[in-house]
Amino acid sequence: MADHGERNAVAAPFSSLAVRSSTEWVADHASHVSIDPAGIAKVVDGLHGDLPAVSWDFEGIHYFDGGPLTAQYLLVLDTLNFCFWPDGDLHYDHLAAGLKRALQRDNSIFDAKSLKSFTGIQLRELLEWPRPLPLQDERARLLAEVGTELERSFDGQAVNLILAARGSAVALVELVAMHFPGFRDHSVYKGHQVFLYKRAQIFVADLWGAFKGQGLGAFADIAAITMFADYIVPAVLRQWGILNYSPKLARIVDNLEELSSGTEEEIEIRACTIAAVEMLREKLRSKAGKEVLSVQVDWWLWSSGIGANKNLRFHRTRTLYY
Ligand SMILES: Nc1nc2c(c(CN[C@H]3C=C[C@H](O)[C@@H]3O)cn2[C@@H]2O[C@H](COP(=O)(O)O)[C@@H](O)[C@H]2O)c(=O)[nH]1
Repeated sequence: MADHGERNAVAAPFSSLAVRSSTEWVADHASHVSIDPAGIAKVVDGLHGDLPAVSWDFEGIHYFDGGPLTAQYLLVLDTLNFCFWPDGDLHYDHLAAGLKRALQRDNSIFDAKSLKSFTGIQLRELLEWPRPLPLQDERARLLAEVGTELERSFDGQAVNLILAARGSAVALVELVAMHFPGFRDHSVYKGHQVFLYKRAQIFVADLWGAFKGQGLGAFADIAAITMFADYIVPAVLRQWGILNYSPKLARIVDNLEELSSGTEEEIEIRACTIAAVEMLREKLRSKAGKEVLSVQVDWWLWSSGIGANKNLRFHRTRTLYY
């Protein structure tokens, strides 16, 4: 693994640095989604004092024991952290809490060799979900991919993957994207490759949040991580007047119609969300006169979206990336 101190000028192949530049390019060429700087200014002006601090595990739903098993849990969690919406009752907290209960029942359940043999039905039973999970068999396939590669390259342990990044968030995103194809969240937009890397980046942020920036969560370059392009935050930004959709796209989203993965509209929603949050972060930083992390802005926006916000209209894409 090249020493990242010698990183060449061009972003490394899987670099999360390419997330910012490639999503900015989309925002500059978008035709279905636009970012409203006046909307950003209004939100920033409406904030009195610091950004509301959202603690990582504010709902107390995650497994945490301060050691390698927590790293294994978080890698499994973020391998499965996508596409809950087809089942209106299923949400992220069911996944986080379900995996925690399973680990408390059997602390070897997420060993690499057991990850390799999960079936979709076994995953559903493990989470005690009353019906098939959305994309259930894909979820099992992704677990097998992680188990196989952990065994082949990291002696079966997520902690070895994390240690290989030597305290760099960017290096860990690159390692995750390099070793696990299911995390390689990218698209081709008007002939340009666009990197979103939602689950690879949220894995780093979850480590940083769970371990409070210490030990396995210590990342000197955590500021390099962008927000996580999911389906809740875009809807919050649109509700707050920061993102605007074309009439055609607005009709699709407001009528709860599905939007296919890889369409210009889907890529523009995700890329403009990342670009808008970077602009919002910049405004917050200059107003506060101190560093503001995209991760912190993300958790604030996301927790604002999942609350009692029942009229939140998010886009519906059937995908394993977010
Ligand atoms: N941008 C962003 N997206 C996030 C999260 C999280 C959870 N993060 C934990 C870490 C810190 C927080 O305090 C949380 O405890 C899940 N998601 C995404 O949302 C969607 C699920 O929505 P719903 O169906 O309503 O549960 C789905 O795409 C899921 O991948 C986040 O933080 N940021």
